[in-house]
Amino acid sequence: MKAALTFNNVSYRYPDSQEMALKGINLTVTEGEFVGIIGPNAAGKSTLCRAANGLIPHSFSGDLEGDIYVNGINTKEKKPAQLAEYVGLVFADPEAQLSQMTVWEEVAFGPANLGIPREEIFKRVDLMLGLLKIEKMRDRSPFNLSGGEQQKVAIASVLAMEPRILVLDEPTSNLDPRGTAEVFAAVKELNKKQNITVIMVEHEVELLAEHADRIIFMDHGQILLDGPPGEVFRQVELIQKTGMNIPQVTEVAQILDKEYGVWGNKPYPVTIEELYACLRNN
Ligand SMILES: Nc1ncnc2c1ncn2[C@@H]1O[C@H](COP(=O)(O)OP(=O)(O)OP(=O)(O)O)[C@@H](O)[C@H]1O
Repeated sequence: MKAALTFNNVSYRYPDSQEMALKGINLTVTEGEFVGIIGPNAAGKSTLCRAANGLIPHSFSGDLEGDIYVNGINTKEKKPAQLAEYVGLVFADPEAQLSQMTVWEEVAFGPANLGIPREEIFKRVDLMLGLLKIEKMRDRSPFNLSGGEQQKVAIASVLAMEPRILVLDEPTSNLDPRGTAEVFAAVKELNKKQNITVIMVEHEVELLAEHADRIIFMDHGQILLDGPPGEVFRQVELIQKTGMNIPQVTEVAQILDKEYGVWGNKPYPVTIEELYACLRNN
């Protein structure tokens, strides 16, 4: 399977910083994967996102070692504006990403900057508004929308540049449960129906466990765990030691496992459906 994003032994230190923010990161994300990234504060999650779309090293100086490839292109060789055709980055604060008068203009802004012909821009904007289910808001000001709607506009704007990789850095941290559910549903659909590779930093572990194919757990600039949710969340002690939560279902599974040895070496369930299925078969 084709690699969408590769980190080859990547270490990075911000300018004027003593600490390395990333230490020896080796990572390959395959096309079409949905990867969730978790970890405590200062683990290096946002830094990893910035390195994935070329902001590091192009907009942040500092010391970068190793190489990052997006769609086979070394990020050192292209500016973030050019890399935006391959990888899109969405941040936590939806309002800070918006600048235009209407939702339509917001989504058209990126491709217009890339010099895409007018007809093609019209086609892309329609497609993206449809994909994110925000067609009805096309003439509204993006600043008068709910947080969840704004975040969907931000995602549509990034996708209008047709990247095959979407990196989201805590996209739901300013949203209420409904906005969070909307963003997760939209991202999941893009991943499953359009085969867009998703890398999502997220503290909502329950939702991440349910949607992601693979979870990466980072701490102190390193990847400590990397695997399917049921395997990564099995490492309850390691994750909880850093102050992080694991899905509640997984905590129940751990208690049952200690009492009755239900799971042996098998991955723990991470959703209620998985827990129910396991219990019914035992
Ligand atoms: N612009 C910057 N300049 C200098 N140091 C920075 C900068 N941004 C982050 N750092 C440092 O790099 C390390 C990793 O930070 P990063 O923001 O990547 O962590 P994070 O896992 O995203 O944390 P959080 O969950 O708190 O957002 C931290 O020690 C942080 O202080």
